Amino acid sequence: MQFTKMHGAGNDYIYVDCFRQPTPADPAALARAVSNRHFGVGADGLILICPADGADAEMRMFNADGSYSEMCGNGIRCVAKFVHDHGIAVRDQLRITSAGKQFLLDLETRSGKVERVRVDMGEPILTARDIPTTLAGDPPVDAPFEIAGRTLAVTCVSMGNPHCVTYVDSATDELVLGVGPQIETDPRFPRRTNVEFIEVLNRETVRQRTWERGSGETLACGTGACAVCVAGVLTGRTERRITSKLLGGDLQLEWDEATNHVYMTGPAAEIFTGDWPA
Ligand SMILES: N[C@H](CCC[C@H](N)C(=O)O)C(=O)O
Repeated sequence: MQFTKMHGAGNDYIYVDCFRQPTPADPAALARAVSNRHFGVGADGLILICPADGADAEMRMFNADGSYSEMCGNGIRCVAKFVHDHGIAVRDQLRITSAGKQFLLDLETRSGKVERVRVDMGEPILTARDIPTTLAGDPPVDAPFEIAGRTLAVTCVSMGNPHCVTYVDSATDELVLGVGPQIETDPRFPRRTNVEFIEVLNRETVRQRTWERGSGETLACGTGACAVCVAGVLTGRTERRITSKLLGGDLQLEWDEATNHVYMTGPAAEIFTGDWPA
């Protein structure tokens, strides 16, 4: 099976072109195998690029533990790059679906290759039942959250996938790597959650570290950055247009007041292609 390794701001995935080869029979098992950074290729997960009715392609995203995710912000930018650069649909605006939702993407190219992508990520999901979380509030905003012997203030947002955002003075390893996995699997998140630890640098800039559901800490999380943009407005900490500075690079976010849509702009890069024994 041929694969392409790509990344968006360091959030790396193994991409499989299911236009030109069969769709893997067990993508969860394949995700676990190829993601392993010692016994496999090494990635944060697996993304299948599939034909879609009424859209240029469908994205099916699986975390490194094999769990399926409804959406992947860094991933969908790379899917658009692949679809354009590999000749599936050579236009500067594409429609990609994920979990039954359609997303509109605007591509910035240089020498015929996509370098940056602006994604209309749609409306944030703010009802607790749909995030989902058992915490009070639609959504919970700076809600007290007892965990690991401390009380955090959490703001919960879904971008199709669940996010738990907390603002800290310093996003330490103790918090991200120690508390992150405890929040990810806490029963107050019935479908687990991604966890964002945020340092506010000013009203237009944050520094973000993310413990991802199903993948652990990643160098960037696109849906997480969108959730952080929304949480910043809901908590009054940041403006509707921000830059999130992540370990792997910067993403630009905007929660547009008129449309209620969140827009994310960031890079997409192809690293190499290879063959994985079927
Ligand atoms: N771990 C996430 C999926 C990947 C999201 C992230 N890599 C992004 O760029 O949005 C989840 O299970 O919801």
